[in-house]
Amino acid sequence: DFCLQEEDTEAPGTSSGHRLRQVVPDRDAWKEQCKNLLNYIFECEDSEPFRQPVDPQNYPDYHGIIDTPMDFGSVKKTLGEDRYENPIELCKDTRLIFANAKAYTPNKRSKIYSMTLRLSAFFEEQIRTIISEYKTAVKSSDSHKRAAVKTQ
Ligand SMILES: O=C(Nc1ccc(F)cc1F)N1CCN(C(=O)c2ccco2)CC1
Repeated sequence: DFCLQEEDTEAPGTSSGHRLRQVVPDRDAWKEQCKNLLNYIFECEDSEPFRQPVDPQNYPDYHGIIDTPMDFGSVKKTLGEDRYENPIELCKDTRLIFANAKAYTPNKRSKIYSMTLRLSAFFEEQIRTIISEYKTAVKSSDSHKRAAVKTQ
């Protein structure tokens, strides 16, 4: 239990000598981690067709086939505006990008669709840890809250 994570009122390294630096699970760490992941994805050439919404002028049938368009620019904007409560919500929107490409592609060997396969593999590898650490942080902050209530 992280009962030691109580904010120590004294400055660290006070007269009582060295204070142990506790590693405290940070339930907001996922935001920066996802921002960094999205920035990396934006650097990948594979993300180029998925950085902005599809222009119906170029693909007139797109919005007839795809009910909920999604792109990395929109995900980045939603994150930046603090409109995701947790990384699971961001993961759902990102998976929608890949699902839409799979639904729209005329065949599984299309160039644009094949770009999502590499991107998706990389994204899933990275988001797994972000979500796992987030769930751990939430659990420990909940248990910490329960502990605090008991003492009242
Ligand atoms: O037009 C875009 N993106 C885009 C958006 C804004 C731009 F300025 C430039 C773009 F290239 N597409 C991505 C989604 N898309 C497919 O998933 C797909 C699967 C198979 C064949 O296409 C259709 C094409």
